[in-house]
Amino acid sequence: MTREKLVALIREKGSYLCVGLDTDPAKLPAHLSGDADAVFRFNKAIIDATRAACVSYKINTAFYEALGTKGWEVMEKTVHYIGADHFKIADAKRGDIGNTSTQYARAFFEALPFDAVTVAPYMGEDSVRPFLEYEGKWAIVLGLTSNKGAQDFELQASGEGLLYERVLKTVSGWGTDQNLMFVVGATQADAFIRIRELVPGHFLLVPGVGAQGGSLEQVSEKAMNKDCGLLVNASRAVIYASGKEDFADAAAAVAGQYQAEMAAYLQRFNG
Ligand SMILES: O=c1ccn([C@@H]2O[C@H](COP(=O)(O)O)[C@@H](O)[C@H]2O)c(=O)[nH]1
Repeated sequence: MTREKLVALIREKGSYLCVGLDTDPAKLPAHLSGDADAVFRFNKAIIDATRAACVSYKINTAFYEALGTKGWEVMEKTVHYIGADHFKIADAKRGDIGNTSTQYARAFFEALPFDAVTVAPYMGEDSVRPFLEYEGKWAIVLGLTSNKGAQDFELQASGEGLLYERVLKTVSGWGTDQNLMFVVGATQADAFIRIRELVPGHFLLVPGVGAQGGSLEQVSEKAMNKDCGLLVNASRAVIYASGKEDFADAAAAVAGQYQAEMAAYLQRFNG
């Protein structure tokens, strides 16, 4: 999906919500049996219930890889079921020597119809570049993550600044704001102003609202740019809004609430 189409979707829906399909068979409502087919039935119901409120879905591949071959099949069925009108992210955190990253890019962009893959930048330019070579596809590179461990490396001094600042500066030179985004955790609100100084035009994928406690308002106020420039992810807060038979209605209600807040922030912070 091109940036132009993504921005148009955000404007049309008044939403920059990305629903995370981190589906764990152990957390399914009791009336769905906990096998891989049940995971697909659950995903389908969540997608049907939330598609009007969001512009994107993020599939964290770990939850599917953990189920073996069947899990990969469910992921494939799920990404096809989402369809062309949502921005589809494989949260796979890949990246390897160029020859191997090329195969990862083929896996997610050719064998599967994802629009974007999350990529770890630790191995440098040749590990990221293969994900940037597809028209209308995106690499979403880890910048400043939402977890406590961000302190271990990302927030440590490196040269004149912090390591994550160096990553944003360097990696932004490898692609453009049409094929490269960055992951920045909603829990890192203090860093958003600095991040926008470094990458004013890029989209940011922002996980960490909902279950991790990040503030949607703070993220929106500090990091929205003229094209919105944000995809804010919520996984558990939406998909497990109810653990009972009404799980899809409950997910629709939470997603709708996020959409309403986002529509207001688009007015307030983005004109
Ligand atoms: O810095 C990061 C990078 C990725 N994630 C992923 O986003 C979702 C968040 O799930 P919630 O249930 O909304 O907390 C999950 O897939 C993480 O692996 C992140 O949280 N932080």
